[in-house]
Amino acid sequence: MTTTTSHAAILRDIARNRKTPLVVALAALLILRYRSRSARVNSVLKSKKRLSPQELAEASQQLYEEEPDGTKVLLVPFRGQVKKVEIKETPADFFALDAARFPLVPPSHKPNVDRTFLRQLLAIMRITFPSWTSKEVLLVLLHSAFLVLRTVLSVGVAKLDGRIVRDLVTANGPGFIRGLGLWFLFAIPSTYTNSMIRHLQSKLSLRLRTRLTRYTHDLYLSSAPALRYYRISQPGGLEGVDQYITSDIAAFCESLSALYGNVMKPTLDMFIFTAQLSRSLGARGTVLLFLNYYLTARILRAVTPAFGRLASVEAMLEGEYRTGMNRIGRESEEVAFYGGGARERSILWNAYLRLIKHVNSIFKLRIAYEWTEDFVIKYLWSAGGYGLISIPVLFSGDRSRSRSVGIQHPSPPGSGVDDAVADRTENYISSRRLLLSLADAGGRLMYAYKDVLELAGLTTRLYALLSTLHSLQAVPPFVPSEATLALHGVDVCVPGSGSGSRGPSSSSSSSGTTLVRALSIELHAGTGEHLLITGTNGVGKTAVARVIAGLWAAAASGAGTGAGLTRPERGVGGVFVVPQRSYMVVGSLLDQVIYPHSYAQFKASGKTEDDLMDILRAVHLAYIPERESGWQTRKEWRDVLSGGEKQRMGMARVFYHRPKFAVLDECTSAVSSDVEGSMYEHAKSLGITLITISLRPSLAKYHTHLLTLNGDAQGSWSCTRVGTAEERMGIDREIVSLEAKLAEVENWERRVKELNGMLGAAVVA
Ligand SMILES: Nc1ncnc2c1ncn2[C@@H]1O[C@H](COP(=O)(O)OP(=O)(O)OP(=O)(O)O)[C@@H](O)[C@H]1O
Repeated sequence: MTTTTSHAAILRDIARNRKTPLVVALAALLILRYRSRSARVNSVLKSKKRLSPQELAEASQQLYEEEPDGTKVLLVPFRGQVKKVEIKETPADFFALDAARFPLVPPSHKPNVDRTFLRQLLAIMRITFPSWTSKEVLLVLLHSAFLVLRTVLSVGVAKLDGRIVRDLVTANGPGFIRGLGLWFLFAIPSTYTNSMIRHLQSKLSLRLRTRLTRYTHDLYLSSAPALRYYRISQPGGLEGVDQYITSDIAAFCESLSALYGNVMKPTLDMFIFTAQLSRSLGARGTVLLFLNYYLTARILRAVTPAFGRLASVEAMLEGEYRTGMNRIGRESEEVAFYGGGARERSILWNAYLRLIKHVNSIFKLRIAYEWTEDFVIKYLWSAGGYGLISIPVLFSGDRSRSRSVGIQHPSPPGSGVDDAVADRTENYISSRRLLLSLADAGGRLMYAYKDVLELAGLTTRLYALLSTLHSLQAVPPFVPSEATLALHGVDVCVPGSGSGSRGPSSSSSSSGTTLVRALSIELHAGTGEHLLITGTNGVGKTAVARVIAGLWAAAASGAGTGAGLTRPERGVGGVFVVPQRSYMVVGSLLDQVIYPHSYAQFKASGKTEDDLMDILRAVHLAYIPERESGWQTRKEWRDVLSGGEKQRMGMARVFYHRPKFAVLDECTSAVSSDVEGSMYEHAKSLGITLITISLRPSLAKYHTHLLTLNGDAQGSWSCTRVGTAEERMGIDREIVSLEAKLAEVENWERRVKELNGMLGAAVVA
């Protein structure tokens, strides 16, 4: 009877004080809804037919579909099917408005838990939680509901524990069996709650990562004029951006989502367990408990190392090591030709050792910290707990009662002493369990402080990436023109790191070395004008191409008005630049020709594979599709194609896009002269105006103007007319005939000698 009442009392108590049924019902509803939804998703996935490898390859090639409103639907192959992910275009002014939230922080700032950290975290959290109704907020709420539920269940379990031991002490068999039944009943929601908490935490971390990654990608891969992916790698920018965008974002999101659980759950536990305990401990005990918390916090704070800075340095060293590894992968052939394996190994080993030494030093610092933490929280707190529990027992004034603590022999029911012992035992077991849970919660909360410090380190790194990206300034705009490309009084300068700013914002300033001064050229599309830029190595030829492409600023020379760059837009029908180093994109053979177009844009352009074949014929690569088993073949083209083939592919792109102006930066240096000549002739026949950068004088015949950069301290230059096509051809013919005549010189000299010999013989005779 007593036991039945006590079980009912537990449930009543829990129900009255904690609204458990409400919470349990709510949680059950959420669980059921979640389970039925995942079951529905699974059944839909199973019911959908798996696509054939051919169809999947088609989807990989297609990449995305474009909706009429500009929204892109990404086609992601997943488990034998194609999942559609809608990507809304980021509004043009979005990042401009967001930049105000990311002012640059001085590089001297050390990560710590302070106002700067809070401000940075808040700025980043506005990206990860864009609105109160976003899915991320709902996930946090669901996560919180399960955290509360777990605490409520823990209190229930602690009380039940006490009741079960009480039944044992009083030898109450039926009550003990009922208690065990309830114990298993509690086990079901408790274990489920634990796994749900872990699941929701991982899910939240993944969603935060997706938000941040999408934001960073949009910002980083911004098109002209921002070109942040280019500017950030310039002097004064950030090194190892790949580490920031891949590892650091993932680590930050994991840390943030874990921290929420690690702080929220123990805090809640501390409140609820303290409230529960204070009932049996009384006012004096509760005050002592809080004193204990305060002292613990002070001790641990004193022994906590600067985990934030350590985490930030670790991420940086990790990035350096990763960049080194990437470099070997990217340039393995060059290293292999030089036989530089041993040298590269020592460079990499150096980077790795620096990382490992740092991680080791963190481990060492952790030993002292964790030792103190374990000692204080596990042993000191437990000893304190015993002391607190003993206060009401030992100092209640009733010594006879206190001596009777322990397992007693069963007494006749209704015996007052037996009931008192059972009560004390129950109280002791419940309180002890609560105290252990409290020690555990305290430990986790103290440990969470270390996590906060580490989060501060990761926040500093992520904030550095975002604020640097936001601070990069685009070059001043050019004057748009349909058919003219001109530079008027432009100084071509190497971007220096401007004063007062950490980012390479000085792309727009002329604080660096001036390579060419007051450069003026003007070309008109469709008039047959073509420019050859020449000069010795390092004189600034590519720099001129960078200015034309909008990578470097077209700084006005002096105070001249009207100075600057005039040109059409980049791309189809505008300006197209083929760089010195060949670039092969990841994807199919077809993707190599149409780059930077996507497959969808290729389809929309109305061109066909036959057209592409004609283009490959023009660059003497017609054999490639057959050799590589078709247009859809996907390979590491950088390694498959030879240097000359890669350069011809660059020219194929020019013929595919048919720009008005093509800037060709030594992009045919590895191509044989005959093929080079035919490609130039083909480009001209398509009406493309050529701006060629080359050291080969033989290319002069395809151009009308010659710009020579002198490479002197004054940055002087000269531009001369090469002559009309007929004149140039005439000169060419003359050169050929003179060369042929020169080749005959030896024969003539021999003949002269023969004749002299014959004459000499005749005279003697
Ligand atoms: N980002 C940079 N930072 C500092 N200096 C740079 C940068 N880019 C180029 N330079 C310097 O500017 C000068 C001109 O470079 P550019 O690439 O234009 O030479 P180039 O005339 O094309 O030479 P080459 O014929 O060898 O290709 C070089 O001395 C180079 O070192």
